[in-house]
Amino acid sequence: MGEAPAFYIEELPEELPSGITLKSRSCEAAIDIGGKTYLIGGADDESALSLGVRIFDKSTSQWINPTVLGTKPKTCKGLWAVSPGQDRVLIIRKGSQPDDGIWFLEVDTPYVREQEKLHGTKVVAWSKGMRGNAQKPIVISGPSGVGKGTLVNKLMEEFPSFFGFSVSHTTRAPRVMEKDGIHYHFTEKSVMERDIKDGKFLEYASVHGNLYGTSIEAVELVADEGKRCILDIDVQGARSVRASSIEAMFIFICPPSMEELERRLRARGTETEEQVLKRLRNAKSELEQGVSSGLFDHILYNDNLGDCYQRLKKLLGLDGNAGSAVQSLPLEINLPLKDSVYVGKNKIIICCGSSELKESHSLFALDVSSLNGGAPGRTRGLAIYQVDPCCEGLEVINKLS
Ligand SMILES: Nc1ncnc2c1ncn2[C@@H]1O[C@H](COP(=O)(O)OP(=O)(O)OP(=O)(O)O)[C@@H](O)[C@H]1O
Ligand SMILES: Nc1nc2c(ncn2[C@@H]2O[C@H](COP(=O)(O)O)[C@@H](O)[C@H]2O)c(=O)[nH]1
Repeated sequence: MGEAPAFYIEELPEELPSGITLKSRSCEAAIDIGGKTYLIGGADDESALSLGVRIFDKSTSQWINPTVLGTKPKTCKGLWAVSPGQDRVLIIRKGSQPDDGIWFLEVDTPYVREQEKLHGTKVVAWSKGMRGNAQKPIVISGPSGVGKGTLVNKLMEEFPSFFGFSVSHTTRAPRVMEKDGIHYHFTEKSVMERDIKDGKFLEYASVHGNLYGTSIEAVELVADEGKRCILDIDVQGARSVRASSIEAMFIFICPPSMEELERRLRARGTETEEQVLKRLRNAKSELEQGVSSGLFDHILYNDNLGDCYQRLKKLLGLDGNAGSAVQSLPLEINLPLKDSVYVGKNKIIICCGSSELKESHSLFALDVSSLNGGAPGRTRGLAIYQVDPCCEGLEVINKLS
């Protein structure tokens, strides 16, 4: 068996391959990819709360301060960096919470290249590594007052551990019983417009005179909990989600008649007369688009609420006993200071406790063969498992080397 390569990136080397000298800090990692050295963790600003990124271009001997996109990981006591490919760096944060330990810095993915064209600068983008895959979100649309919220609430009440609601942003004023962060993120127009420009929204639309939008984070947060995400959005928003890279199930809710829609909207008593009339006017074109555009996978008539709810459950495969909780297993890696990392094609083996494989106390394998998603959301599909250092671990290393 050949010696597997070990990467000790805890301490910066005094001299990088390019000949430049760097100040060594225990919370920095340096890694070479495609003629560039990425220095991660060493923010120029000492008070920075998140990990910084600087790049040394070896061909020009120039430092680059890249545009950094995505949610940045918080600073930590130390970090490890390995490169499972030429397009991204995998970072393991020392001493982090179990669900916050593994991050990816994309340096040359299609998303990064597209953003470089938009920004006209070198771009890198963070995403958090998550175990397993997200379930297909459910997009529910329909005219105002048709009963979308009522149906979604019933579903969430009956299956609280199975579904999670994507909390939208809106510039409209809260209704009496509505709470910020639960029903909506109530937002200033200027703030929302800036966030849209910064690419934080999966979709957005002007609906009945206000701005509404689904942030990428809102959908990712639900998936992080191991739940299936439900989006209650208008038809324009549904169209945008359909055009995105996200695969979802699209359901349109229809009223039994325009008269009944008006009765429900008025009976709800949440809108002024002027707003009711505006919503009813918009309902006509929404119904036309919803029923005839082929945008939706399923159309449900909400005549009798109980019957419609049963049909919705059937569509979602919930008419049996499917509503059990989805367990998201805790990740229990907390690396001690002097670990070693063995990098194979699709697996990264991390020995905790000792750099000597045979003496190590705990051995983890990260399987990166099925990664999906990525910046500016999450990188999903990461598999993490503990292996027995005496037998299975050695077998894995054998295959790698
Ligand atoms: N099948 C039904 N029969 C009678 N009333 C209903 C039915 N479904 C919902 N309602 C009532 O209609 C009103 C509007 O429902 P709901 O607020 O769920 O609509 P919505 O589609 O979410 O509207 P919006 O898009 O404006 O948020 C509520 O008062 C609700 O109780
Ligand atoms: N495109 C989006 N539409 C959204 C979003 N959140 C809600 N909505 C839709 O707006 C109307 C009005 O909602 P209301 O709470 O003011 O009655 C309704 O049709 C919702 O489905 C969103 O994030 N994006």
